[in-house]
Amino acid sequence: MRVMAASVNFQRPIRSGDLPHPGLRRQSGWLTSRPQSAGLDPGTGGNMTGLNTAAPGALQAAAGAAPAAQLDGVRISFPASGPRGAEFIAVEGASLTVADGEFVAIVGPTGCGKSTLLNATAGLLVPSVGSVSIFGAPLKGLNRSAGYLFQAEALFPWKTVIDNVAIGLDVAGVPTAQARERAAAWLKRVGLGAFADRYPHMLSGGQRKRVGLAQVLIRDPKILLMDEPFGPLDAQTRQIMGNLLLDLWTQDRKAVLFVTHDLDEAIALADRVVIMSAGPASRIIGEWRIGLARPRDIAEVRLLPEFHALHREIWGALREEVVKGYRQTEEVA
Ligand SMILES: Nc1ncnc2c1ncn2[C@@H]1O[C@H](COP(=O)(O)OP(=O)(O)OP(=O)(O)O)[C@@H](O)[C@H]1O
Repeated sequence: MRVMAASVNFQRPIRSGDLPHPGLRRQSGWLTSRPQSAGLDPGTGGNMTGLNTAAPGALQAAAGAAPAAQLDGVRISFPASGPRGAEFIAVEGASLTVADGEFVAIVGPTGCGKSTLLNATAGLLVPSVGSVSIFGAPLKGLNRSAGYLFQAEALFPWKTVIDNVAIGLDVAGVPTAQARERAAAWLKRVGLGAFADRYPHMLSGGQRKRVGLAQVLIRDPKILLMDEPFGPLDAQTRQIMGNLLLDLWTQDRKAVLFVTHDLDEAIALADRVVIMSAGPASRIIGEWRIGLARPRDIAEVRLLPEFHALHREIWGALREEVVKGYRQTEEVA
């Protein structure tokens, strides 16, 4: 994997001697207020070089802790569809590490294998070559440490909002009263305290996404796997959901692997952005550390010159792959 060289010093290989990122401190309170100007992290001295403080991966490496997820030289292939068709290699030689508490976004052209990598991390797909480890242990079967949030909703239409959130605890054998109490608390955390007794069809798309988040997070997964979770939402609701996600993440500090085709969203949310080449046999072709100050406001952070510089640089590496990806889709169609 190529770690991109830094022309504006936004990114460089993470070194174990790096200092902690001040933005990684835990925040107190819920739905924390954000600075009016989401500039560089004040703890970095507010200059360009300040962006190079450590990602959690560096801290973890220094401490010798196992990463939350580690993919090493992974190949994922699918069987041929016709009798004479060749096996289709979706992802080849992909290596990726997500440190505990780190927010990593994967961006790439359509059909390049982003979901495939996420599914391998979830244990839903098994690599034919390479390995997947979760907190240092080889992944066998489903990744029980992970919570998975898909683009499609996974709410039961016949259950109330609170029952939808409580269901993961019910299944785990938590007594009903306790499960409902915790579900009510989670609904408050996602700003839906007053909606407990509604049914999913009585909510907006954004509200249903909030329920989905609560449904996953109530089980306290150590790793959050998110596959274009806000894809179907309008731009404003996406921003609100992005901010909610960051607020929740700041509180509980899960490892997050977030798949998106939206580079803006990836930069606004993540500690690190990883990009993939167009498929087939897609590879990870670069990664950027995102040292923008936290807490971040998804809308405001996009106005920063530092954001634009990062965007320009990453897009410069991604553009050609995106064009290739679309061309391939057209050829198949
Ligand atoms: N079950 C399957 N059988 C055969 N091919 C598959 C299967 N699942 C995915 N693929 C192929 O693997 C490649 C990667 O798919 P994947 O869904 O991971 O891409 P993606 O980057 O997430 O796409 P998008 O951004 O469009 O959601 C695609 O070419 C897809 O057609």
